[in-house]
Amino acid sequence: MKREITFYSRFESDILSGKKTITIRDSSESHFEKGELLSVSRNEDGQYFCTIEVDSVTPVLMNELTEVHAAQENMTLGELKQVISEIYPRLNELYVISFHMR
Ligand SMILES: CC(=O)Nc1ccn([C@H]2C[C@H](O)[C@@H](CO)O2)c(=O)n1
Repeated sequence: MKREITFYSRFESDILSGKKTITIRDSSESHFEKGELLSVSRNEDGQYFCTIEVDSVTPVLMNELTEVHAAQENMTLGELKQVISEIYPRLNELYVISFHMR
């Protein structure tokens, strides 16, 4: 059975257009596997909006995030760090989930 991942609705259009190709999560969402298909829905209302395939899951520390990660999120590095620190306050150990649309 397909596992699920949610995204805040403000990221939906970036995912559907292919501008956002990674998401950075905490350890609770680090157990996805390469090749796994995930059903993607909106965090706010649970509405399904696409399926993605996981390309990789890679540990990263907050201070290791670069402009490359930010570009893959379709953000500046400052915006990315701000978003992550709001979602995961004071968390240093993160995971980059790389994906593409199916
Ligand atoms: C439940 C939960 O954690 N939901 C999340 C977490 C992260 N995101 C987005 C925000 C940024 O674009 C990246 C990096 O964290 O992933 C999200 O949409 N929903």
